[in-house]
Amino acid sequence: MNLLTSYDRTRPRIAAVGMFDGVHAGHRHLLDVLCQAGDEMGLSPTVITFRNHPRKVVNPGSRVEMLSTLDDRLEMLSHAGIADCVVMDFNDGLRSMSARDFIVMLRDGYSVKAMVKGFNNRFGHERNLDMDDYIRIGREEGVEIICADEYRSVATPSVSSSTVRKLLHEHEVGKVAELLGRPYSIRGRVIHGKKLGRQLGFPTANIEPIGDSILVPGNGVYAAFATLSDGSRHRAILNIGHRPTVDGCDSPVNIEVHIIDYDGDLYGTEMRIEFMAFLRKEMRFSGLDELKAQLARDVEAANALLL
Ligand SMILES: Cc1cc2nc3c(=O)[nH]c(=O)nc-3n(C[C@H](O)[C@H](O)[C@H](O)COP(=O)(O)O)c2cc1C
Ligand SMILES: Nc1ncnc2c1ncn2[C@@H]1O[C@H](COP(=O)(O)OP(=O)(O)O)[C@@H](O)[C@H]1O
Repeated sequence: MNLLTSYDRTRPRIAAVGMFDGVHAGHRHLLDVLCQAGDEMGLSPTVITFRNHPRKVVNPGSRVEMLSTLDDRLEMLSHAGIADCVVMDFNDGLRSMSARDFIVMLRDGYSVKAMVKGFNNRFGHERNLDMDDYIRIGREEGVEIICADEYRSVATPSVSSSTVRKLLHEHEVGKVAELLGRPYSIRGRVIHGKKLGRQLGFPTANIEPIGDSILVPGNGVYAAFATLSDGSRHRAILNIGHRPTVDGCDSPVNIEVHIIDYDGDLYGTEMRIEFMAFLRKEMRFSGLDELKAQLARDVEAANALLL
């Protein structure tokens, strides 16, 4: 996929606009419609997306937890068949544009001949435009507007990034995998911890998440896959929490991964962690032996789940 910073101005395009955070099944449905329409019309499927979340600009105090970094989003969009991507900074200028000005900007700036609009997708500062308005404005400006219907399946009646965020806070990583079409994952860098893990017989790589405001699932213990910087993928158990047995309850949240049947120096490296199943809540043990015994049971549980 090409990032359209300098681009072929003459290449005719069909575009979809949106944040596409997490590139979930609903997004991919829209992208399928985009690619198919592009095929039929001889237009290059192009996504117009934003570096920063529009909600943060519209509502500056709000904190939006992201399901994907920009790099991950672009990679997933490319896998979904998108030829080119335009990444815009969502700023006050863009925010104050009318739908007509936005369509004209895409037409004149990027040779956009047609657009695919999701059933609930809106652009432009107007609050009250309906699908017919977009189609009419598009027609008046020489841009065909195609409406994509809502993605629905029996297993996942309604798919949205906010539903995925809520489920992740509720430890529902299995349901999330259905909505995303893949397990939820984050990337992180291995930092130094208290060096207690190795003494326990369970070395744990302490993870600092990579990505601005990336969502960390609800506290607790998970079965996971860890993909290391050399590309190898390992079974793992993972804790997100305050470690009440070794730290105070008000200590900051730690993310720690014990990779099963692995020995090696990981400090400073990056890994991707896929959340496969929720195992249990974090507990306060009366001593390190009890914690050790529980970790051994966690490994057993993870081994049974991660086939
Ligand atoms: C899978 C897993 C589960 C854990 N569960 C708990 C827990 O229930 N309670 C707790 O206090 N600490 C828990 N821990 C955190 C350990 O106390 C911590 O990893 C250990 O003290 C090593 O810390 P260090 O990496 O800073 O050396 C867990 C760690 C892992 C990897
Ligand atoms: N199986 C393993 N899982 C996780 N980390 C491992 C493993 N084997 C070795 N390591 C290394 O050991 C470190 C964790 O050991 P630990 O004693 O818990 O130290 P720290 O408190 O600094 O995390 C990891 O950062 C990694 O470099």
